[in-house]
Amino acid sequence: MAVAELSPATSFTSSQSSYVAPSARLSYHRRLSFQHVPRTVSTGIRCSVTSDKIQAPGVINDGKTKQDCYGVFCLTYDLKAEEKTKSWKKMINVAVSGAAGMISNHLLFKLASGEVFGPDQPIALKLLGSERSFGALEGVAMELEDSLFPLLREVSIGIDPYEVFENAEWALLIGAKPRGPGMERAALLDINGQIFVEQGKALNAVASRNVKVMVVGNPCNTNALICMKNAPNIPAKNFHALTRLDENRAKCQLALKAGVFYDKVSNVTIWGNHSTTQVPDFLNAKIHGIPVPEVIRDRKWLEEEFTQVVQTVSVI
Ligand SMILES: NC(=O)C1=CN([C@@H]2O[C@H](COP(=O)(O)OP(=O)(O)OC[C@H]3O[C@@H](n4cnc5c(N)ncnc54)[C@H](O)[C@@H]3O)[C@@H](O)[C@H]2O)C=CC1
Ligand SMILES: O=C([O-])CC(=O)C(=O)O
Repeated sequence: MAVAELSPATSFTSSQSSYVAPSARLSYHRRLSFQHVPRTVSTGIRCSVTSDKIQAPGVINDGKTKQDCYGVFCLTYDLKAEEKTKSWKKMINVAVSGAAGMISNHLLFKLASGEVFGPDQPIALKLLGSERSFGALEGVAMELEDSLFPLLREVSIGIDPYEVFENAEWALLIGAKPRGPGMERAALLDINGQIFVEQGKALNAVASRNVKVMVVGNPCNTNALICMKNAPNIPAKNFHALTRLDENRAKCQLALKAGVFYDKVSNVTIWGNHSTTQVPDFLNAKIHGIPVPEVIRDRKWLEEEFTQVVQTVSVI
């Protein structure tokens, strides 16, 4: 197996590379894809270099051991470099589930670039995948390695939430099955609810006591509640569901109807669940600072079509 764990005394000089040749990477990938990964066994990847490729100890080594890291991220960041960038904050641990999926494919690179937590916030990414997506997850870790983001200090990957969520200060829970054609989000409850029972328990057991949890996997409000109920040691106020999508959709519909750009629409609230039972609030919404019912005089459209479109848009 093309996995090597660096001993604490082993490190690289900055001019040495931990990359395997593309052909070696591909065959490694293939082996991983066909390899059976038992759920109960740790699948954290330690390093992408084979032991015979490890070079002599480099100049930088603070004596720390890093477990379950990926590739170049097995090597310890030189803390002396912080002296040059004193404004950088203390590193935070950010766990992301569904890390090999569509949403993460965009989000992870925003996280690593500093767009989410700020240009002075170093981060460690702890990526949770499913057994099925594990080969793709390794590909994601390779892409992150290739990108050399200055703020990205550690990457680890795995399929066991009890390992991946350890000491997580943020948990962005995206991993779940998405809707198929014609499906409502509620139909995913049976399939996805169980994921959030398990992940809530794992967060409760191993994450930072003040971990902030953002649930994206649908039905996200219900899943956030399930997760929260299974994590009694974490403050309830730390659990959130991502429903900004509905607010944005409501703003777009009001903007289109009024013939204005969406930046002129404000004060939009969505009541209820991220589902067809939600109530997009046009009564308190404003366009150019004026209450929407005074700008859009078509009450029937507001009460019927607008609400229905926001509730069901993208159900195909
Ligand atoms: N709240 C919101 O505004 C939105 C929510 N969603 C929801 O987000 C979820 C993810 O969407 P996509 O990234 O497009 O789907 P995707 O299918 O591309 O990716 C989901 C990934 O999660 C993985 N996964 C499944 N079960 C897992 C588990 N137990 N632990 C860790 N990983 C697991 C899958 O293997 C897959 O790689 C879906 O539930 C979707 O409905 C999507 C868009 C907006
Ligand atoms: O359901 C999904 O996959 C994404 C979502 O939340 C929506 O489109 O409303």
